[in-house]
Amino acid sequence: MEYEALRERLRRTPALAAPLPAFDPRQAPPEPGPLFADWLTDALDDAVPEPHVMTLSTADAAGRPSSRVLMLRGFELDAGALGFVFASEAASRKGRELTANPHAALNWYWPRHGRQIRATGPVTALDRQAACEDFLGRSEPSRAAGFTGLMSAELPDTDAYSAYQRARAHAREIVSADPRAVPDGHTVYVLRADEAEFFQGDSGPDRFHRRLRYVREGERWTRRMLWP
Ligand SMILES: Cc1cc2nc3c(=O)[nH]c(=O)nc-3n(C[C@H](O)[C@H](O)[C@H](O)COP(=O)(O)O)c2cc1C
Repeated sequence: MEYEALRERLRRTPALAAPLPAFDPRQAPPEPGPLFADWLTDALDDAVPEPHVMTLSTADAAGRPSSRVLMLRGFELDAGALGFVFASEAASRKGRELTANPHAALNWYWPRHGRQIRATGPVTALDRQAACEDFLGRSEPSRAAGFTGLMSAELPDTDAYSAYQRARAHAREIVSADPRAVPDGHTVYVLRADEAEFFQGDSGPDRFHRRLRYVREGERWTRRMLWP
């Protein structure tokens, strides 16, 4: 009972409430890349908060899933392909899961536009040169963060905070002694979509949401609307 007021607030919190853009799937491009680029441009133009933050879902060898948010670092739209680039530590939970099961899903939700995009596909780790370019393009504090501890490993039970501070101080020394230093596990990944879906919410009384799914078959994309 103690949380009833909070549950009530939860039930009353609206979603897809704002005036939302129109989207006619019949006018959508034959491939998903240009539509992703259009929607991302709209999000940046309209100052949708952090549109480059996306949820990455991976699964371990037994199929048990896990999710976390990451930055979209770039995208590939060559020859009809649609690839999403992100960077992380290979020894992290997601890195280990991607080694065991190199298939993943990405998801974006841009509330101001009532838009959701999801993509699934195989994930490839790029070469060391890509990792170095990505890491060395970061600010010094961000590089020091990359050398602090080992992502997803447990901190010691006692004194966790000071262990963290010591590790950060050591990381700062590494980065200032060698500005070209790159952690061994820093890795750039690309998820090359074999499926991409675009959801446009409708805030009108009919809630006439639209879903358009693209599926890649060989070199071609097919697209179909889905019931919302
Ligand atoms: C806004 C935001 C952006 C993030 N961007 C990244 C990122 O680009 N790469 C990354 O490895 N972790 C990023 N993180 C941290 C991850 O969400 C996650 O905590 C970390 O990668 C460990 O995940 P794992 O244990 O599932 O491997 C970000 C977190 C937030 C809140």
